[in-house]
Amino acid sequence: MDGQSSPASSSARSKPQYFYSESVNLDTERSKENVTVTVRFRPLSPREIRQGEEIAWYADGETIVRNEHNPSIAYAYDRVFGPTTTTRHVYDVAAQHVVNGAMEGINGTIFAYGVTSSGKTHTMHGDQRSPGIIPLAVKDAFSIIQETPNREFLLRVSYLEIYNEIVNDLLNPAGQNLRIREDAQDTINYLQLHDHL
Ligand SMILES: Nc1ncnc2c1ncn2[C@@H]1O[C@H](COP(=O)(O)OP(=O)(O)OP(=O)(O)O)[C@@H](O)[C@H]1O
Repeated sequence: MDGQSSPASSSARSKPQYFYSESVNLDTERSKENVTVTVRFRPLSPREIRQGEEIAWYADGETIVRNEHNPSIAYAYDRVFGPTTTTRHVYDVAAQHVVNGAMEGINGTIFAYGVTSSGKTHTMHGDQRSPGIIPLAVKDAFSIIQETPNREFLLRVSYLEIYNEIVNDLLNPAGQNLRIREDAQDTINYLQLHDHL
């Protein structure tokens, strides 16, 4: 996720996932990828409009981010959502299949990345009017459990904050500054927070 003033691809630190080229069939290439990168633009806030901020990057179609001032500078992603897209739509297109996969036993991660105020909380948490990816995923997980009475499910939930390299458990006030260790028994080496388990 990212704000329109600073798409992930424009930062000097994070290289673009794919540089757009008319001659390459990116759809075919991307379908083989296990990791997909999606960009969501948020609209300018009223304060940004008052301050005369301008949009520097925009969504050109469903996969391209293009520079407003120099349209020949463009980056391609797996999916790009413009500022009028709803969180529900972002979820349906970019996240729901990960939830469905997880319910079938395929590990998956959905995470939001972006500069401050780019819309991570809005997208992941949301509010009553526009629930985010997390509540939508939990709702789907419970629906799938309900629709599959012949299988037993174990659902575990952690809610963690990583801030300035410090990991805190948001569900357990005692679980602050947790250490992260690798679980050697897990073949895919997932990171587990042992301190509170
Ligand atoms: N798609 C959107 N449509 C409308 N408003 C949005 C959208 N995305 C974000 N906003 C608004 O922009 C502001 C900043 O968004 P948000 O708090 O989600 O950013 P953040 O990335 O979580 O920031 P931080 O890293 O500082 O916590 C909020 O007021 C939020 O309501």
